[in-house]
Amino acid sequence: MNAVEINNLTKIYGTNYALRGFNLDIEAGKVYGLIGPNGAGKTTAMSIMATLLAPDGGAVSVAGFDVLKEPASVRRAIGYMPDFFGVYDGLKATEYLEFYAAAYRIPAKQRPQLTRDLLELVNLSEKADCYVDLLSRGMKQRLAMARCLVHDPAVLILDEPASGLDPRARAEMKEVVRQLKRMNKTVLISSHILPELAEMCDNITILEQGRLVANGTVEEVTASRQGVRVLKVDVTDRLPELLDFLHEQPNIVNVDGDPGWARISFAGDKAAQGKLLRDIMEGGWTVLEFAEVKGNLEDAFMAVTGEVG
Ligand SMILES: Nc1ncnc2c1ncn2[C@@H]1O[C@H](COP(=O)(O)OP(=O)(O)OP(=O)(O)O)[C@@H](O)[C@H]1O
Repeated sequence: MNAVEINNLTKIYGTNYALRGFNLDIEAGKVYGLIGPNGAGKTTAMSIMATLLAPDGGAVSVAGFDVLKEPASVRRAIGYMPDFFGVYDGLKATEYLEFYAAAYRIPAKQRPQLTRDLLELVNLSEKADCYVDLLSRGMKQRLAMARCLVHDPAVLILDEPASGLDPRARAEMKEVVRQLKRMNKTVLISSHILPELAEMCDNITILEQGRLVANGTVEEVTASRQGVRVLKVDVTDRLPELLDFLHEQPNIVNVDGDPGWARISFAGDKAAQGKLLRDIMEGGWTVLEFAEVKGNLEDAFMAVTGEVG
């Protein structure tokens, strides 16, 4: 069964298409990663799923309920964590969760135990009496996840829950997501931190300019590069000129520069690859390394998104 079904979803701001015919089915009980560059439409898609924004075309159902026709049922079925955390002056962690439990009409006598369970789930039991505004960013993010769970929703929609977190806080966040999966929740999680998503997601969806450009397991998305290989070129000097030169060459899907070396998404065959190396050397660059980079999710992302537009 699909927990979420998105069909031909379109959202237009003025003349700008934030989503243009986006399709995605999310299987119940799975963790889905939604990846895309800034402005791809991730937040827009998640806001529509959360019934906070109306689509301009297409249909979305969550837990079998239509977001336009049955928004109250959708809201009961989802926990939505936006990409910002509000200000809660003078509220302790426990009070914060009890407040939301009351908002969801959880009976008063059940709230203390529920709050304790949720704080334990997100590993914040020790912070129960701390003021929310004094918690670290990572702790606030985990508290926000606990808040999403007060009404025991089947589907969690988490918009960039790991943004701005240090590696340790990200690891703790990942552990909470794993725990949600063990609880058989369906999770949709957006992020720019690609390798991290690869570890915790059953499925990766890449969104670019409001369209789905890749969807499947990490392996499938990596393989869907359709003959696009990632090459690393390390040169002694004149890297900016090399990047300009590469942009002009055939079979180049995308070029990306790091200090000292270039990364190329290359669609040509081995002979074309050999010619490219020769042309670089004939252009006067001293090449220290010219090699294919083993595919990973980040490379797939660079290659796939480079093909659009
Ligand atoms: N309220 C709005 N009014 C006008 N344009 C908007 C509005 N919200 C989003 N957009 C535009 O819609 C497009 C998609 O934005 P969205 O925030 O959904 O992308 P995103 O993938 O979440 O980006 P980011 O990773 O930067 O958060 C962008 O071009 C953005 O400028």
